[in-house]
Amino acid sequence: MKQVIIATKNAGKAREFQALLGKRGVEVKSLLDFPNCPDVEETGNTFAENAILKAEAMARYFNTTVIADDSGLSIDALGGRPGVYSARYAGEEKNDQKNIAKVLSELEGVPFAKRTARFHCALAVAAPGRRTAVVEGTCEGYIAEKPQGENGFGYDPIFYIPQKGKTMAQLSAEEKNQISHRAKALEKLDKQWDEIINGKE
Ligand SMILES: O=P(O)(O)OP(=O)(O)OP(=O)(O)OC[C@H]1O[C@@H](n2cnc3c(O)ncnc32)[C@H](O)[C@@H]1O
Ligand SMILES: [Mg+2]
Repeated sequence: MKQVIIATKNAGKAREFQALLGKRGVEVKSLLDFPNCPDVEETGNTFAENAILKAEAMARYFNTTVIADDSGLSIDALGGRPGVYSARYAGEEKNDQKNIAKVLSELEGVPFAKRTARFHCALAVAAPGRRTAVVEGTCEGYIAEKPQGENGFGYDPIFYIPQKGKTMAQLSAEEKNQISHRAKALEKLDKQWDEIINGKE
């Protein structure tokens, strides 16, 4: 089976890539399969910059094609925060519960209609000796008043999708993978897929 490395240490993301790329006949390895690989500092100002940093560092490390995902939540009433700081919004430990609690407390008293937000995903494809490609995808919704649902990861329990009448964490994995920012970004790589895999050796 064709194989690709996704430069993430986030188990939730890795699971989604396994499902999304499995459908396309591609087997996914994540950095969780390589416990000794170095950490890459996310010093960029945009999702795209951070995705490029992670993908290029890992393409050099593995000397092969690597895809990285930098993603997060932008909330209009908070001027776009947590944005690129989504993972460490409540501190360096990257605690999903604390991040959610911080967002909910900052939005206290903000009415539903003004709680608009979007998930954003930037994917960078890097390979030794090739120009790095970037694609992006978004998913629109509202920040709920309280967490609901057990599926997904990160901010999913507070991300309400009006068309579904549910939070992202109340959707099944298959339902999330039809509408998510990650799915939308990946669709944009579909025309390049053969090239991505074949540029791998
Ligand atoms: O950098 P890697 O190793 O990939 O893992 P990470 O968890 O640090 O990932 P990011 O730097 O991209 O930060 C993404 C943040 O946004 C959140 N996030 C990203 N995609 C999400 C999704 O589909 N659902 C809910 N939260 C998401 C996630 O929980 C993190 O807090
Ligand atoms: Mg990260």
